[in-house]
Amino acid sequence: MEPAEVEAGGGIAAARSSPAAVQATNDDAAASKLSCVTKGYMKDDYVHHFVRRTTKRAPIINRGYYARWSVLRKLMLQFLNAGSGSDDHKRKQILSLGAGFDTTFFQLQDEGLAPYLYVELDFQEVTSKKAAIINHYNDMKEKLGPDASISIEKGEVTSTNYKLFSADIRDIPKLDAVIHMAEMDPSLPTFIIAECVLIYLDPASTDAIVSWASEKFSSAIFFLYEQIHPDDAFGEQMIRNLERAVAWDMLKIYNDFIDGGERRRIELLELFDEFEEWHMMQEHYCVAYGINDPEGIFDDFGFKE
Ligand SMILES: C[S@@+](CC[C@H](N)C(=O)[O-])C[C@H]1O[C@@H](n2cnc3c(N)ncnc32)[C@H](O)[C@@H]1O
Repeated sequence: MEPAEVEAGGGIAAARSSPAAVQATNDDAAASKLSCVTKGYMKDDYVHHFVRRTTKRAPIINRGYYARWSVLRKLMLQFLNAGSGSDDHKRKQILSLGAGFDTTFFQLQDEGLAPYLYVELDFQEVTSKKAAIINHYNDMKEKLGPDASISIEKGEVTSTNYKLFSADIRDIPKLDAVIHMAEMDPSLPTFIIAECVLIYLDPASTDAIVSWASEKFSSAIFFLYEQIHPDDAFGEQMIRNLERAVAWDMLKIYNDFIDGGERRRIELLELFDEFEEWHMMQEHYCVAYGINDPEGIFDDFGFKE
């Protein structure tokens, strides 16, 4: 989430207390991703379906979004490729909490990299809109295969490899029930994504979600991308929680983890000279991950300089 996204919802504090404002941050995320795609930062053949009015973001915002997209993709591909066989991604699953209008599943499907199961959860207002859009556009619908069923009213999509359900992720019994309904297998390696979501929850809910995930999935990676506000209650709790995990700020990730060749390519797309602002902004976002790995399949996973 970059500043424009926060502003769209009237700020994080406002968004925390208003579901409509939280959901508005999702519209803004999709618009920012489309701005990057249009400029050639990254490829996403589906995000334009989710944006009504194309907006151009400032170069610094585009670069921030690119970095966010790129780090998630790189770590997700590490997860999908982990293990010994070439088909290892097929025996894995992904769970996206507060997935919004993210289109990663459809991209992975195009690339032949989709896992055995990809499950997305969000508020019903969001999943209903997403279900309607998937239902409307054939290029998305056909990726689901012949057994797909879509309910716009319930905000549900069920297909062999992709499932979308509505859930308030703060409601742990519901969360548990919904992953059961989605037929997730808790014994399979699982990548759990919380991208710009936990900041809208209170620290107790975040704690409960992280504990639930760690108990539920024996072999799992919990990926988190978030704004760092070290001084508020959420920030303090998050920093405490992260003591047992790996966390890098986005400036370090951009400089030391994102592929050098790609970095050089995107830096030529739009030039800017607000380097101080860029550095400050990137230092206020982080990626953290925690790993459950009893079988040692994720030995090679993670940040490497
Ligand atoms: C800023 S958007 C991010 C969307 C997506 N993860 C991405 O990065 O593009 C935050 C999303 O979290 C969802 N969300 C926030 N609180 C939630 C909750 N308690 N339960 C389910 N979804 C929630 C919002 O509806 C919204 O779609």
